[in-house]
Amino acid sequence: MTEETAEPTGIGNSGIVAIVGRTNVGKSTLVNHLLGEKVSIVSDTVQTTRNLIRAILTEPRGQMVFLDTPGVHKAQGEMGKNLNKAARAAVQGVDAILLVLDRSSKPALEDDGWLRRLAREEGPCIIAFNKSDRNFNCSSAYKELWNEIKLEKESAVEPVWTSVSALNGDGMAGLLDILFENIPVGPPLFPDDILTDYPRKLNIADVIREKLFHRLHDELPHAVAVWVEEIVEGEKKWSVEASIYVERHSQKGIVIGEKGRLLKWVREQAEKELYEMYGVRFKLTLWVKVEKNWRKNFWILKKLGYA
Ligand SMILES: Nc1nc2c(ncn2[C@@H]2O[C@H](COP(=O)(O)OP(=O)(O)OP(=O)(O)O)[C@@H](O)[C@H]2O)c(=O)[nH]1
Repeated sequence: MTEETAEPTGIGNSGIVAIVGRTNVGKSTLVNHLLGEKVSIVSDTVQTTRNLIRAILTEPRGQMVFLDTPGVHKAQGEMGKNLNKAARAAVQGVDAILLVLDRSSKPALEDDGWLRRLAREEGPCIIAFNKSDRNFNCSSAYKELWNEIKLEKESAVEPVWTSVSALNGDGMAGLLDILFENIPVGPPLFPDDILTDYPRKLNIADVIREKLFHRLHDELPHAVAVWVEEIVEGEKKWSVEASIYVERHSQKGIVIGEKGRLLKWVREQAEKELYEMYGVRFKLTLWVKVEKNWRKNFWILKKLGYA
């Protein structure tokens, strides 16, 4: 076949979808489920996702680029404000917005804020009630709230509503169909074999941070940041040096744990997961460093990608 007669290939529906919503509603779990792989970190701690993550799903019918945004949360200090700004900015210029709501809990102020934002949108909006596997169902309270906002804002937009469980997969295939129907026809934006353009250093740091979050309780996770200093890619093993920042000496002791047990657990779990992700063995060296008030330090926030 000559170039002139070749059928155009790779044209399907292609577009960018911003996944937004209050913290802890399950946005990252949803992206990971749609992609079938772990792209975004998940935990019970609010604002686990600290950077904007692009996850790319390529199928014969097209390509969807998801922006997994940090959950909008009552701003907590400099970092919280930056995360909220990043989430709100993410919806500009996208092809569709997917608002995730937690069906099992009543509408909160942040949900009200997102519904108001959607009422101003002209493009396609999809609302997914997540956690449909739970018994408690508050979907009618959200719909009532939407109807009030719609009247007040004189909005003409009517979102597509659907229910899913990102945890057990219920309704997820239907959600994907809705999303593909709502993005424009066009060529793929990324090569078809990549899953994320998220930098490797940030991804490795996120895996370490996720393991730490599993073991730290209360407010401490917010005081912890991980930065990968160096990756040496050997043939059989990748050696990674990473710093774990805390704000106080007492927190350093907690992160290290009795006889170094907590840090050892984090290292072993992260090495295991990174092996599964990259198909190569990892040797992690973790340094816990006290950096007073790093959450207010612009340069550190910038280095971590939060500013
Ligand atoms: N029962 C149930 N739990 C879920 C579901 N989806 C997510 N979760 C849980 O909800 C918690 C928060 O999930 P995440 O995916 O981290 O939430 P997020 O919205 O990305 O949170 P942020 O990163 O803080 O914005 C985790 O404990 C998940 O396992 C679901 O469909 N059903």
